[in-house]
Amino acid sequence: MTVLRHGPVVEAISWGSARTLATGAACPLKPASVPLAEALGCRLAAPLRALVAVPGVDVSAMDGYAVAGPGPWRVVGRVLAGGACYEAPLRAGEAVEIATGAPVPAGSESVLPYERAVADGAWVDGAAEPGEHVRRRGEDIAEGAVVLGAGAVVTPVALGLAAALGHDVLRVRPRPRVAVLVTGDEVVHEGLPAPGRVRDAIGPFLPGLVEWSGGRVAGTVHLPDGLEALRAALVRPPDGVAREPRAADVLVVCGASSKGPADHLRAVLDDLEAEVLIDGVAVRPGHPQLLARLAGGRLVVGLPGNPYAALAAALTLLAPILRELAGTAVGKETSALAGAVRPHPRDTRLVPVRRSGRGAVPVGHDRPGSLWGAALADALAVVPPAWAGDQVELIELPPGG
Ligand SMILES: Nc1nc2c(c(=O)[nH]1)N[C@H]1C(S)=C(S)[C@@H](COP(=O)(O)OP(=O)(O)OC[C@H]3O[C@@H](n4cnc5c(N)ncnc54)[C@H](O)[C@@H]3O)O[C@H]1N2
Ligand code: MOO
Repeated sequence: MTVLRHGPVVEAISWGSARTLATGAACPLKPASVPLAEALGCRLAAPLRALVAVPGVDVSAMDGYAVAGPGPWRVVGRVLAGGACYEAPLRAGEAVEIATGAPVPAGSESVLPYERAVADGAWVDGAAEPGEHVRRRGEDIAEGAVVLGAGAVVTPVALGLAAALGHDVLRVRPRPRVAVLVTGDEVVHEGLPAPGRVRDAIGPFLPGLVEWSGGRVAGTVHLPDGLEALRAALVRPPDGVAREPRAADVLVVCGASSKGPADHLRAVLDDLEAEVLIDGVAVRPGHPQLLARLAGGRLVVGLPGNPYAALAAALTLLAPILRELAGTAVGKETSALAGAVRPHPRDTRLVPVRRSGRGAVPVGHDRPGSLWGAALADALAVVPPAWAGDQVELIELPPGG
């Protein structure tokens, strides 16, 4: 519950200024070498080079016979993929039975596929074109070649390529780590909500949103209302969230951002002598959002407790911060609005929409306490104060939203 408490009136900054300030508050993280699986979605901090040639040696492109000279050929050996190589050079009139991908013996001129081979005991014959079906060393990728430049995003395919080229770790801008603190005595984490008991709807959407913005949730803890618990968690995020020094680059506090007796975030930040960069944004929903920097440099993002307001705030402050830290900034998208929207006289409105050929269609169901509209939508339309134009900015929602 939030009750009115009198205090100095702080002017909320505009939505656009809040985004600019949030982006400016984050410095891209230093490059790090991370295991392949952790590099997915990161940006390469150095060019990706081929540590080996592809293929590494001359190999067969077909199952059949590696042959030298004109046929018929006497079959002198057998090389299976992964099996021992045929070490002796192949002489004219000789053949080695060979599997696709297996190294061809030195002296091989071509590979005769099984389909074109006529085998007779120790002999084989058929029409083999010189050079056919042999993949020469470095034919696909030369050793040392730059295959992806610095700054390229590590896609699933890039991971496969990196593995093929012998990499176990990649030099990337690492994913910023986020520790989530969900506050509220009334907030429960399983089962049915009940009078005075509300299911946490923010903790479950943050990992996907954070991942999609280039970060990773290092851990989520649930805190009771109370100044001390919040203070302790901000000073030293609880075990499981932050054991290593760089375990959390950003702390996200859910709830506790408004003006009620249980809303301690400001008091705790004051107490910790944090630098409050943003205290309230002129946006609906999501007005009571907050950005601060702790003495050690960690950023704290305060999200309102109402779930749709929290989503709006996460997309306003958290997502741009994570993109900046990870170096994965995205371009601006604009669209016409295909439906009536009532602008607010002073605040920006974030309206859930679905993109269509006609423009962005408002989907409704956009009350601050409900994620229904946002779950139907694929973007939020940014409707400026007193807007009367045609085009609006769209901020994308994580796919599947
Ligand atoms: N006097 C004022 N009261 C309020 C103001 C204001 O400016 N002055 N702003 C209102 C707005 S706008 C919002 S949004 C909320 C934000 O409040 P808090 O961030 O302090 O959050 P709570 O008061 O704890 O909770 C608000 C609401 O959300 C529910 N909640 C909290 N956490 C969760 C969660 N993890 N998952 C789902 N729902 C959650 C909570 O039960 C309350 O119903 O303040 C207004 N009041
Ligand atoms: O931040 Mo609040 O109720 O505007 O949604």
